[in-house]
Amino acid sequence: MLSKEVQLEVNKGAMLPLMEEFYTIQGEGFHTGTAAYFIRIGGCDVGCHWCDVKESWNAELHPPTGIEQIVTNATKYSETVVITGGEPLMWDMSLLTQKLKENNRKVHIETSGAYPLTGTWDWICLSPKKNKLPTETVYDNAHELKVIIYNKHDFIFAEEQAEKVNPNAILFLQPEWSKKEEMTPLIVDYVMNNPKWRVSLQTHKYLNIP
Ligand SMILES: C[S@@+](CC[C@H](N)C(=O)[O-])C[C@H]1O[C@@H](n2cnc3c(N)ncnc32)[C@H](O)[C@@H]1O
Ligand SMILES: Nc1nc2[nH]cc(C(=O)O)c2c(=O)[nH]1
Ligand code: SF4
Ligand SMILES: [Mg+2]
Repeated sequence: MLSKEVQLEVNKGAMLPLMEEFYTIQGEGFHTGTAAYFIRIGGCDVGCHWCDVKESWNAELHPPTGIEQIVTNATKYSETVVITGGEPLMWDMSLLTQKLKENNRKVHIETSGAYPLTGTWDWICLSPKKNKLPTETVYDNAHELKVIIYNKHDFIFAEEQAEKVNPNAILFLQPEWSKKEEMTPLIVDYVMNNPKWRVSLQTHKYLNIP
């Protein structure tokens, strides 16, 4: 149990359950191959059975950390900061992103969109999930749509999501890691037949970096 004071700070987004931070190369999506400092915030209730960071789900396992400390660490490393999780939009992202912008960072988010959008973002990567569909605010503001392909039905889901996202969003299909041998060839064919889509791979996993 958090003390009342800490809980109040978390509620307003002045403290956040920090799981890990690391400087690496963005492995996925539009900004693949570019250096970025990742901040992983704990807590997610979406429950994707193939999630590659299940350790993030229980927010209580990750210590509430002041955003000043998070920003101080981040600004030592990189012009670009990626906020991920867990599901970062479970928390109020306004103060954290405001502070990062005051420090002249480019601020990106990786989100399922399952909660309403908070914060000021230079880039929003929406990766929608069937279990808990995105909110309108995230569909309307996403810069990229990155749909995970675990089975053939996911191509239908991807087209449904492309209908809902704003028309400027760049569209990506990314194989679920454990099914990549089976799904990557299907994605390649799909993109050649439907060139509004692009392929996204989890390149950091091939590079053996975080
Ligand atoms: C771990 S999630 C955290 C951010 C947010 N909860 C979300 O799902 O967008 C970061 C990205 O990894 C993707 N991802 C998670 N597990 C994956 C897996 N096994 N294979 C491929 N992509 C995966 C998610 O879809 C998302 O785009
Ligand atoms: N290198 C690297 N790129 C990533 N892009 C999105 C990631 C995430 O987990 O949100 C991720 C990650 O965990 N590592
Ligand atoms: S929404 Fe993101 S963090 Fe949550 S279970 Fe799904 S992939 Fe994992
Ligand atoms: Mg990851």
